Amino acid sequence: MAVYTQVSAEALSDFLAKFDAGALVSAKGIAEGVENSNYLVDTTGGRFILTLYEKRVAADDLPYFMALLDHLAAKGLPVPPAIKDRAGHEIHELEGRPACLIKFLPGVSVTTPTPAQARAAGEALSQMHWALEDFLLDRPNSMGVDTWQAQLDRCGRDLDTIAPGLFDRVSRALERIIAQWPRHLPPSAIHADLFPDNVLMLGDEVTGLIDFYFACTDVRAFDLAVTHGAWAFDASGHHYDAAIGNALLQGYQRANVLPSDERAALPILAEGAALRFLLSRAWDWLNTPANAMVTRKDPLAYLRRLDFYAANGDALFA
Ligand SMILES: Nc1ncnc2c1ncn2[C@@H]1O[C@H](COP(=O)(O)OP(=O)(O)O)[C@@H](O)[C@H]1O
Ligand SMILES: N[C@@H](CCOP(=O)(O)O)C(=O)O
Repeated sequence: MAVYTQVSAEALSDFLAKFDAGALVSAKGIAEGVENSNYLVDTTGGRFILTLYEKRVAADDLPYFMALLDHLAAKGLPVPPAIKDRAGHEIHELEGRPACLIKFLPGVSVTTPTPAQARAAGEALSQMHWALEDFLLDRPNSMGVDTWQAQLDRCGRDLDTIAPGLFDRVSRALERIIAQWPRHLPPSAIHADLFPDNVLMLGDEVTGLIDFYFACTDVRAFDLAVTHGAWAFDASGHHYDAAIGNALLQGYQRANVLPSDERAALPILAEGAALRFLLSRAWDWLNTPANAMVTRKDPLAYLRRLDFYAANGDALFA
């Protein structure tokens, strides 16, 4: 589920009255997602997404995210900008939370992508990266390499309750990854969480790139590595699907060729990407009550990816 904040019909009607978006017809909570509260809102003027920003999205970051969406939408990328109210404002407050009314995009997110769909997602990621070359705002990666030691420390030995010996394994991997991290690569605006559930598709066509709330300044090839890890394995991380992984990389290179120094760094970036999600999932695993209405995601699925990339990364990205 992802409806943490209930919105009354009265409050929503008052909110909509600020826009030229029509009058409220219906509003339904959207079950998918984990970070924010999302509603599908139908009005006499059309269909919209209402997002109320919850725990991990800082209100101060919203102007960055909205500027990024506006930048990409202006360049014709399939991203959903926030709707401006009559006064030109995109960011509002509703039921005590920061809130935006967002353009609704058609499409569904796939759970088991085909190679053609992975190729299209890779191409869309690449197009997005190059469309962001002239995006000048900066947001440090709050889940980036310089935060991983602190994330590990705050989990501490509790990691061993998830799997015996996990703390030592993650500590060793982190030390190795930090020592090899390619700090010379150019910074860029990236999505940083382009999992299949954040790509809307109709058949083999990408109709939406959504959920930019981890977007930040980091390395493009790191974004590609995040996307590779998210798309090319089964959910448990036991099985790597080479056809999907290769199609994703081909799609990325079809739109724009990744500079050779960025490509050469993919093996270590892929390990880092796996570690990033292992750490955030482990923290959530240890801190989400068993009876919470949100489904905890398995950290070990990313330990398996980490092991896989450590063993096969060089051959995989050669
Ligand atoms: N602009 C949009 N158009 C259509 N559906 C959307 C849009 N934004 C979000 N959704 C729907 O809401 C779900 C949750 O959105 P998401 O941004 O991934 O939430 P969270 O930030 O909580 O993870 C998505 O899986 C999708 O079904
Ligand atoms: N993609 C992350 C969790 C973030 O969830 P999202 O719904 O905002 O994409 C993971 O799988 O660990």
